[in-house]
Amino acid sequence: MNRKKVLLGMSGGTDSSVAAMLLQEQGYDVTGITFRFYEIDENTAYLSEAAELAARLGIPHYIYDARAEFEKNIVAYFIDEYMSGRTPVPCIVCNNTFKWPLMAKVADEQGIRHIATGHYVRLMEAGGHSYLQSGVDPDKDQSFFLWGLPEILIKRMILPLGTLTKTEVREIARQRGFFQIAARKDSLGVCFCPGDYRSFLKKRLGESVFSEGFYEDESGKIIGKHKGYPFYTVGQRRGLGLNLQHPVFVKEISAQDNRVVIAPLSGMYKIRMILKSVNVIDSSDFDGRCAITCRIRYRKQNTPCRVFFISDNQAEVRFDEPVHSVAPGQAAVFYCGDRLLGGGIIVSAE
Ligand SMILES: Nc1ncnc2c1ncn2[C@@H]1O[C@H](COP(=O)(O)OP(=O)(O)OP(=O)(O)O)[C@@H](O)[C@H]1O
Repeated sequence: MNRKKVLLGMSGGTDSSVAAMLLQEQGYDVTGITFRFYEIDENTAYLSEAAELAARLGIPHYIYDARAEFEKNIVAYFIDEYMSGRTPVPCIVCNNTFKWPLMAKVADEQGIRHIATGHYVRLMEAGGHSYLQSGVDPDKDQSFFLWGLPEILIKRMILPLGTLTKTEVREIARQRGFFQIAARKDSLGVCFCPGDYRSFLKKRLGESVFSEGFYEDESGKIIGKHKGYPFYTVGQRRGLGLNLQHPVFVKEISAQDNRVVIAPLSGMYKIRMILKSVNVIDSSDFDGRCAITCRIRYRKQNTPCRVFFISDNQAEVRFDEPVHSVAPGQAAVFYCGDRLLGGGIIVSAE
């Protein structure tokens, strides 16, 4: 029998390692690839961990050095966004414009049709189209990060972990005798900047790039000093260093004049927003046949909304109820139930 070939992204972590085991058991002819994206403190342990597992499973494994491209496409974007007063979404940009397209390119070069990862996301068919669907583990669902993938790529995907919980994934590794893999820590946050992004910016650009400025309230009244606009994000409440009688949030950031506007929660709500870089699987999903919801942060709830396309890649979203802390630069992701319909990047909100 001709076994189906699949290229699997192997990060050395629990998830993609278990994905390798499952794909092999499901009869796929697996090839592993590990990208070198960014190495904190020159730590390359993940490369040998991925290679060791591949050897143990008897699958070919490649290492692809993508550090220069990652720096140019993802790290530079991340820094630019903060320096422009916006809040970036590096994992989304990486998955949609970098990691998955790169995997597809490598797969094409090797004559491999299918591409797999250890993402907690499912695949589904509806109305003649292929969609992604939330993973069954609500704590691990990663569909939010993949809204920018074209259907042509989705059709090539295999996602062995979408129907599993993290606990089950660890158990699968244990049952097969891979105890270290089962116990590996979850990766936290942005891979190249797992801690505070402010220290990252200072380290990259130098302290002198940032200058203090003023906090203003909604009427333009100065109410204190801030440390430089890139160190704040819309919706931020903690760490403002303001001693006011009531809680306040960052409402607006202006890179041009180093201004940070703050407001009480009541001033933070928005009802409409404009998106760019919009990608949807089937625009007729937005014609009224689905109850559309929108999520504007990974860990935030979905809000019912209507979506109006302005052009191929621009849209206006009208929320059914006001939503607070809508940050330019962040993603807005559309669902119909747990079916991922698409998304876009927030340009502005009112
Ligand atoms: N450096 C890399 N090289 C190849 N594939 C990668 C790499 N980093 C991540 N991936 C793929 O993307 C998937 C999602 O990555 P992410 O970092 O979000 O997840 P994770 O839950 O930490 O996964 P893992 O436990 O496998 O590290 C991984 O399961 C893996 O298949």
